[in-house]
Amino acid sequence: MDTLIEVNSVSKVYKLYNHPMDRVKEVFSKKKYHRKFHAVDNMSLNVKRGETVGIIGKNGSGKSTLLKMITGVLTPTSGSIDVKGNISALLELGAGFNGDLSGLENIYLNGTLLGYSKEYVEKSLDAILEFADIGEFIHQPVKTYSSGMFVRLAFAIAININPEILIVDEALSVGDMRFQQKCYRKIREIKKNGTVLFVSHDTGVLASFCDRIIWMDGGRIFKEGRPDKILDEYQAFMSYDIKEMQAVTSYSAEIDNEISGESNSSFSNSKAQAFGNGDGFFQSIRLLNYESGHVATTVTGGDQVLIDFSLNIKKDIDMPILGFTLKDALGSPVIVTNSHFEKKSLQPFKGGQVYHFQFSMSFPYLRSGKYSLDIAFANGTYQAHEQVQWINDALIIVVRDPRPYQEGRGYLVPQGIEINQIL
Ligand SMILES: Nc1ncnc2c1ncn2[C@@H]1O[C@H](COP(=O)(O)OP(=O)(O)OP(=O)(O)O)[C@@H](O)[C@H]1O
Repeated sequence: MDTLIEVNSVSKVYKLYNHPMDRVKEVFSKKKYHRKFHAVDNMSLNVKRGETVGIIGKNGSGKSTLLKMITGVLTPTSGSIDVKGNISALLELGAGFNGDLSGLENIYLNGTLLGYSKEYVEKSLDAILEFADIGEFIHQPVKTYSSGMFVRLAFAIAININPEILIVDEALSVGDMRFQQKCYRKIREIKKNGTVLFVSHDTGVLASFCDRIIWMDGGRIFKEGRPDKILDEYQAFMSYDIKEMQAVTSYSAEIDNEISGESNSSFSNSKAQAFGNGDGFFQSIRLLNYESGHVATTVTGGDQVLIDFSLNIKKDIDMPILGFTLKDALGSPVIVTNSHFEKKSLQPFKGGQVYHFQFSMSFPYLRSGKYSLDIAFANGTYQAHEQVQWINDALIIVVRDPRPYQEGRGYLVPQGIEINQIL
């Protein structure tokens, strides 16, 4: 596979001044009035054809700066960037639009700004108009557009020009759901022959789209790898700051032993990663077949199952909330629930006690494969709580689907369907 984007030891350094006058003072004196700030700090990255790479990171971690350097909007302070193929970027939506011109005129203007000839834009025009689907508004000045219409047009241009490299920075979140779905389908098409770089804070979207996730922090690559792994860690990280996260990682070793020691479930995952405030922990977690009471080795849609777990409480927990998330192989949630959603209020837990609980449910109809279960308990209200313990991938669950279902994640089984022949 050929490499379409090559980023070699790239940095973007800004000079920061405490006062605007300092910049002027510096020109006239030998004294330095600035300090250097690395928005992107010595980053290297290769993206191959056919790859979709997601970039995550907290605000200010350097994501947009990196993308702007890849698209050529910003020049690196040092290092080099080699891009093979035409780029279409949705960085600042409609950045190239002229408000006084009509949508149609802007299509040509934008196409030219993206480096395409008038003839090329003409060939893509029907596809762009159909995709944008803003009807007669295409003849109106874009300054009269609603933000949704703006997004539709900008996206329609960027996507239908058939770029080899598509760069999307958060822009998609603006459009309505049907339009988003349409964009995702098109992005999947582009992905077949090209490369997509995706910046988003929506981990669900990243999980279902990306082959690889790059997690940026302080202008550098903090972590990189498979979406399921990195996104789980990122979500845990975003709930806590780095200091706590580190404390928690060393704490998790202890928890792993607790889990694998207690449980005879073949699903117990010794690589589970946990975090929390230490006021209590899961002592055992098993998936049981409701009828037999035995550990379920594989499950099928419609099976009655129990998520059976015990909690070892260290300190009083006044307002416990229990919850779990079932995720597919890419880390996208399939079921998310907790005692708050299920309208079950729990009695306070006393420190020094062990509590035993079961979630009982009919297992959903999912495609065959491996799924994982995050489990958690917290103290507080749904809106304001502290995580006592959250375990990522506490159980790995193997699903066998007897139906030859090919597409999507799974299906809902309709209730009460009858088949009646009328004639
Ligand atoms: N022109 C500039 N001068 C000085 N600092 C800048 C400039 N542009 C960006 N920065 C700083 O560089 C850092 C990285 O910014 P960047 O916009 O790339 O972050 P980001 O990860 O895209 O953030 P967000 O998620 O909020 O969009 C930030 O601290 C920002 O304040």
